[in-house]
Amino acid sequence: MQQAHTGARTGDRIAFDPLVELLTAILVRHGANRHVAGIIARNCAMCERDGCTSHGIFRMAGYVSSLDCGWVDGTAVPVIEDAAPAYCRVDAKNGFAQPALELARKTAVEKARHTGLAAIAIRGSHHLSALWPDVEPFAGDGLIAFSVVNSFRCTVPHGGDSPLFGTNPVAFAVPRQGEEPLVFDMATSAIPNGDVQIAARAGQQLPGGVAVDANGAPTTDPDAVLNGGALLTFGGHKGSALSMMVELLAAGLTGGHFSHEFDWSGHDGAQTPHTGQFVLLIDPQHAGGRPFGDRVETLIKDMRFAGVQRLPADRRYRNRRRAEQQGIHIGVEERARLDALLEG
Ligand SMILES: NC(=O)C1=CN([C@@H]2O[C@H](COP(=O)(O)OP(=O)(O)OC[C@H]3O[C@@H](n4cnc5c(N)ncnc54)[C@H](OP(=O)(O)O)[C@@H]3O)[C@@H](O)[C@H]2O)C=CC1
Ligand SMILES: O=C(O)C1=NCCCC1
Repeated sequence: MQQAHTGARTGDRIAFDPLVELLTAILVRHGANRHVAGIIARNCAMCERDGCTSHGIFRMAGYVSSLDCGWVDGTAVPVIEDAAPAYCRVDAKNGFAQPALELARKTAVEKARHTGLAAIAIRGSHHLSALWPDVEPFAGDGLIAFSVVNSFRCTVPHGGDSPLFGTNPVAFAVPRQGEEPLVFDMATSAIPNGDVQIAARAGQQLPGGVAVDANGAPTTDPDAVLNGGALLTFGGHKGSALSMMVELLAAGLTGGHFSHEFDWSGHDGAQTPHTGQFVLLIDPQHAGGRPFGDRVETLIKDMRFAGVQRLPADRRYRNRRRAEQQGIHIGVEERARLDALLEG
């Protein structure tokens, strides 16, 4: 049945649109409406296409189990509160963050173009994905975009002895002249929790210096991290300060839960963090002085001159181009997991 649905061979390459269709069908099968399912499926397929495996189809099981146990509402209708000339508040109504952001996108872009700045503050939302899909399109529209989202308690603040913060990513995107936007997107923990799960599944060790076990001792064993251990922030106190900033903006400011505040108990299978997300947009047209676009290109040229070969997002764009030509590779086991989710 799935073969007919996607037109793809098992354990082979699949084109982007049929993959989105397959992922949409899975999410609809597990209670999301078509609108929500389509947004999450597209986001998930984009991650897989760009080689962000920790947040691609690997996450489908988490979306599905969170829907199945009633933890996240796949039919939620987010509400936008047009709060101020440069501010959009969005109540995601216990739904996924991405449909809430989609709802606010047009209003926020208009506000940013009009006032030079706009903030989107989403609360009551669930985000299980990478952040770059949220910011990259704004840069495609000529805006600078910054976003943060907090997650779930699994990272020890620097100087502390127990987990409190999430893995709390920060993403930043700027438009470029005649090129894809310049984007970075990174966890403020030394590695994302997704990488720990993938290492555990593959029977691989973690790098040193990124995690502690349940006793607070350094460990490279992913199972020890997932069973009572925790991650460290990157760069000691510096990553910890950024992670704290993420908690304050994504949850403190929006009205969402801090990573340590919500409780999954009573919802076996829940995997989506119930927190908040903050997005800041800047229209560089309002900046005056030398055109920002020229300054971006100057900096990149000077970085190249200084020997830099790889910019953030280069790897993703390379993967994207390859996937556009050759399709997206899905391994046999991964495909079997998707087929099971479609049937189960
Ligand atoms: N929703 C959530 O709560 C969470 C989501 N995440 C997601 O996990 C994903 C992975 O995070 P993380 O592992 O920290 O990201 P990485 O450390 O892999 O990469 C961070 C950034 O640095 C760039 N980069 C990596 N290596 C180089 C290099 N050698 N030279 C120049 N640039 C480089 C990457 O570009 P490129 O992409 O091209 O490699 C990327 O923009 C992110 O997308 C993040 O949003 C993480 C934590 C929580
Ligand atoms: O990889 C991570 O870390 C996370 N990703 C999705 C949300 C929870 C944390």
